[in-house]
Amino acid sequence: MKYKNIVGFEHDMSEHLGVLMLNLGTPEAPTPTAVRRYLAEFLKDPRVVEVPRPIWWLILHGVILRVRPSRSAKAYQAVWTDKGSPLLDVARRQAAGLQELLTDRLGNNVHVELGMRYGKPSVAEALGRLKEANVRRLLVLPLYPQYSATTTASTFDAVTNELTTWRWLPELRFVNHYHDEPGYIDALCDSIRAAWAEKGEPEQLMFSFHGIPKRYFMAGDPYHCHCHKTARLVAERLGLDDDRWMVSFQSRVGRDEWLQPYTDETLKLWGADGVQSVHVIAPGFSADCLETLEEIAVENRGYFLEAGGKEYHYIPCLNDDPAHLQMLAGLVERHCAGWPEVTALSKAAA
Ligand SMILES: C=CC1=C(C)c2cc3[nH]c(cc4nc(cc5[nH]c(cc1n2)c(C)c5CCC(=O)O)C(CCC(=O)O)=C4C)c(C)c3C=C
Ligand SMILES: [Fe+2]
Ligand SMILES: [Fe+2]
Repeated sequence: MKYKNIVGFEHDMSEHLGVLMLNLGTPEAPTPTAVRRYLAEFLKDPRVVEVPRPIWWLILHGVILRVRPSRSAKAYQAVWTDKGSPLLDVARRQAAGLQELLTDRLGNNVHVELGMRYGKPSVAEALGRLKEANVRRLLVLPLYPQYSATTTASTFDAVTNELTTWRWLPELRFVNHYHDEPGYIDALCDSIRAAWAEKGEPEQLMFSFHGIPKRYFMAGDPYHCHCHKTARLVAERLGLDDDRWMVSFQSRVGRDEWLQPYTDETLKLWGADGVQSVHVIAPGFSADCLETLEEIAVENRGYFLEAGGKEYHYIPCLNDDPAHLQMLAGLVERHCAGWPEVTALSKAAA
């Protein structure tokens, strides 16, 4: 429907609810050049690296962007498929699946878009498409279950930065975290039970989360607490004794101390201490990516087995698992409570 104002300007009046699904992003190709471009954008983000700029700029351009791209490109080559980067492939399927579920539940005026914090499709592109769809209400949905300033807040920065160029702002809501959401905990438990039905129960279950520098935690980032709560809720629901599971942190970069214990060192210790079988799950990643498919499923498996461990199994991320998408759809509905697209439906259902 079009509406013409007093000076003859036509507005499209068919309003939409927009859901902007966001994740970290990934290089466009597994080549040193593409990885360098990606890392440059990523590592210049002041939410990610809190080092005073002139010093950091020298380290980044003088050392890191000369050394890391070719090393990381090799790792990316190991996980790349004919559909490209696993993270982007999964994210597209998640967005399509969520769109389908929300259309079923809320009708045709809900519009899901996918944006990546670094790389493509960019946050600006995704917001541009939502603007074209005449989105008047916007839910920002970063797919980070545990809040961290390095991820969640950085994503929010990117969204609000782009919105500074909009004349007519949408109403705005923002999913801050969902680390203790019952549907998320249930979906994780189901994925663990499925692994155990197939492989048998391991001696140890490791919950490996991406790390952050310890000083960010000491400065008040709640990420560490969110990770521990997720793991505790899952362990409780599975009825696991405290000596059968552990939280650890992976993927550290640089020489600073990061959150401990470290995943790689713990697996080496366990292997040497006679732990026979380990399952590793990475609940902080909503989609499989370099850090799970290469670092956990390949590199860390090697450490455990070389140290003397016998059985090692990586339990995949929730990806586009129906239970995961149902949980996300529920999260969207709850965060959009009171908005007309959701209210009309609740009234119809009542
Ligand atoms: C240097 C600081 C980094 C912080 C802090 C950090 C936090 C953080 N990252 C994720 C999720 C992902 N990180 C991924 C890759 C990745 N992370 C860093 C650095 C930091 N991350 C780098 C340099 C890289 C690139 C790969 C490499 O060169 O090692 C990914 C995978 C991306 C992919 O393309 O598959 C994810 C996902 C979280 C959740 C987090 C803090 C909570
Ligand atoms: Fe990271
Ligand atoms: Fe890594």
